[in-house]
Amino acid sequence: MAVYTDITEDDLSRFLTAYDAGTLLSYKGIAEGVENSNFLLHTTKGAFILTLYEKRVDPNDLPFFLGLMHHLAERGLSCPLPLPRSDGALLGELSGRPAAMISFLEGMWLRKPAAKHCREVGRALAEMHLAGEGFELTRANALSVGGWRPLWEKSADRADEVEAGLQDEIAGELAFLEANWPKDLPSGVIHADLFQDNVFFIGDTLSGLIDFYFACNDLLSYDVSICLNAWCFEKDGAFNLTKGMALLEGYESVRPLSPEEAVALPLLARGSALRFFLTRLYDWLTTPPGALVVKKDPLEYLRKLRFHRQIRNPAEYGLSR
Ligand SMILES: Nc1ncnc2c1ncn2[C@@H]1O[C@H](COP(=O)(O)OP(=O)(O)O)[C@@H](O)[C@H]1O
Ligand SMILES: N[C@@H](CCOP(=O)(O)O)C(=O)O
Repeated sequence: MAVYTDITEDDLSRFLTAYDAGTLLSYKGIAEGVENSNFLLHTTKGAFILTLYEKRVDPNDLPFFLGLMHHLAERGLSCPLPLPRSDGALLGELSGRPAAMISFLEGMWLRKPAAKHCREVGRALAEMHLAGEGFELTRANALSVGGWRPLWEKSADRADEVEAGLQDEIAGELAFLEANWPKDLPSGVIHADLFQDNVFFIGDTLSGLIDFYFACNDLLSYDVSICLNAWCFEKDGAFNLTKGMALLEGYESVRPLSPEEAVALPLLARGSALRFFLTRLYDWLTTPPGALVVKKDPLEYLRKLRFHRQIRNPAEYGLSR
């Protein structure tokens, strides 16, 4: 249950008067999600999502996130649309937090995706990358290689509580990635968090992408590596080559990877595994007992990081050439 900030019915009804969203019939906190407080609203005009933005979202970034969703939807991508307030603003305040009303997207996320779903995700990711061209705002990726050391330093002293030897292993990994991180690859607007719970399907048809709150400008192939990690490993930790092949084929059916991007994939996948390991490790060590959030296992991403260390050729991910 990711609800960090609760809301009262009176405050919510007052908040809704600034929108053309009808009057409140019911509302409830949404169990899923990690970063923000999300509520499902039913009003006389339908269903909506209310998001209260929490600690990891900088309010100054919200115009980028909300504007990007509008930009992508205008270019045909199926993603939520922020509702404008009567004064045209997309952002309000509720219970002391920045808050936005978002259109409700039909569909559900897949707990056990198959290769065919990975193919659709690859295609949708590439379509998002192309649709992001021309978006006038920019946002640096606070969680790319330049952000990993400050994040690591918040947890390093306690890392060995999670697994013995972790402090030395991650310090070495971080130094290697900082020294070898690719620079001159194609970049653009990336989602940066396209995990299974952020992609909706209706049956076997992909119905939309949500949760653009890590979106930023970075290497497009880095976003591909995030999806390889999020979609192509089985629960036992094994990499599923069939899923990798499908995801990459789906992506390349819309936007082929350059030879340089293909060669960089193992390094990018190590980096994106480290990124999610670091945020999960921090949350694992600092989320107070009883917090209404599901903590995600950092060791899942440590295992993925170790897997990518021994990859020498992108063909081992199923990339065909
Ligand atoms: N536009 C939407 N339409 C339908 N459900 C949504 C929408 N946005 C969020 N949700 C629901 O809320 C959950 C948490 O949203 P998400 O954006 O992933 O959380 P966070 O803001 O913490 O990143 C999602 O898993 C989904 O169930
Ligand atoms: N996807 C990240 C956590 C962020 O979750 P979100 O629900 O806020 O998008 C992970 O799995 O570590």
